[in-house]
Amino acid sequence: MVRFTKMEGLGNDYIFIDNFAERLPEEEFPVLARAVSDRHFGVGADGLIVILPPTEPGFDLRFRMFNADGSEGEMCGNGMRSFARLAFERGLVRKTRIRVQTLAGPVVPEIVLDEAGRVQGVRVDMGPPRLRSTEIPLTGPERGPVLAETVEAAGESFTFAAVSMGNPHIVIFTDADLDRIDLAHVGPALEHHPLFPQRTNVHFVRPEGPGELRMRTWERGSGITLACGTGACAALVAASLTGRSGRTADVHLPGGTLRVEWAEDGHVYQTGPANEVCRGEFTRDWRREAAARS
Ligand SMILES: N[C@H](CCC[C@H](N)C(=O)O)C(=O)O
Repeated sequence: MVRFTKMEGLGNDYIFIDNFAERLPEEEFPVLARAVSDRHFGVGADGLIVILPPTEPGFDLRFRMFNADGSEGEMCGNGMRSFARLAFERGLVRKTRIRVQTLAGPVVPEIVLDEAGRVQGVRVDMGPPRLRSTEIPLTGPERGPVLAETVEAAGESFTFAAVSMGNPHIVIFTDADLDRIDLAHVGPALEHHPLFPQRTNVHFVRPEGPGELRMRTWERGSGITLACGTGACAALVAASLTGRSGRTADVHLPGGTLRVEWAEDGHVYQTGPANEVCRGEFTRDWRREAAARS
């Protein structure tokens, strides 16, 4: 039995495990992520996020995130807002500015409280974007920033910008109606394209003014999601570098709107909601079932 809390940020929903309490061996997380994320045979979510003690000095907590297919993502922007709110409200930290150790490097969420001391939202310092081809990563000669490269996939040609927020993103700008894009078809073809040796998250973005972007996402390892925080940060950076937006924008995703700014300190900040959905106990015999499948 594993105790969990389900949280969502702009409809990007994750199952959270407090590993201070559950003390699960870390090698079990990919199998558990697949089991709990399944929307019919599990709890249902875009993935699993684990709250852990840091392994390096100077951090309050460590963050690990696993997609619905069990693959590990280096960072998760919507998930980090939920992570911070949960850690604060459960007393795992007693401050509103939290230094978190992640595979993408240090990330610093700040809880925003209202005058009654209730959590209004979370503003996250996501660190700097990475723009060299080797940092995304992309195959081929070291180059960058990659702002308008073309790739053939699903019988079509796509021109993309590539930005890493510690995890890989391609941003495809379009004036088309985003709802008419066959994401379920083109998404996986791009995610698994050999140009992306670590696969990639895929975003179609329609600029709607100097401070307005609209986007839809196919996530590496999770498929279509209602929002992608790191993706929204990547989209803002790409839009700013290509003159399609300023350095601050409201990014409109199917699950809601995220405020993103690429500040003068070179870091990207995203601000938005994070909400608890439910708490429960995962009682399925997931270890035996996984062993039987292998
Ligand atoms: N939903 C997450 C992104 C997860 C990215 C993950 N799919 C990956 O493998 O990088 C976010 O809000 O940033």
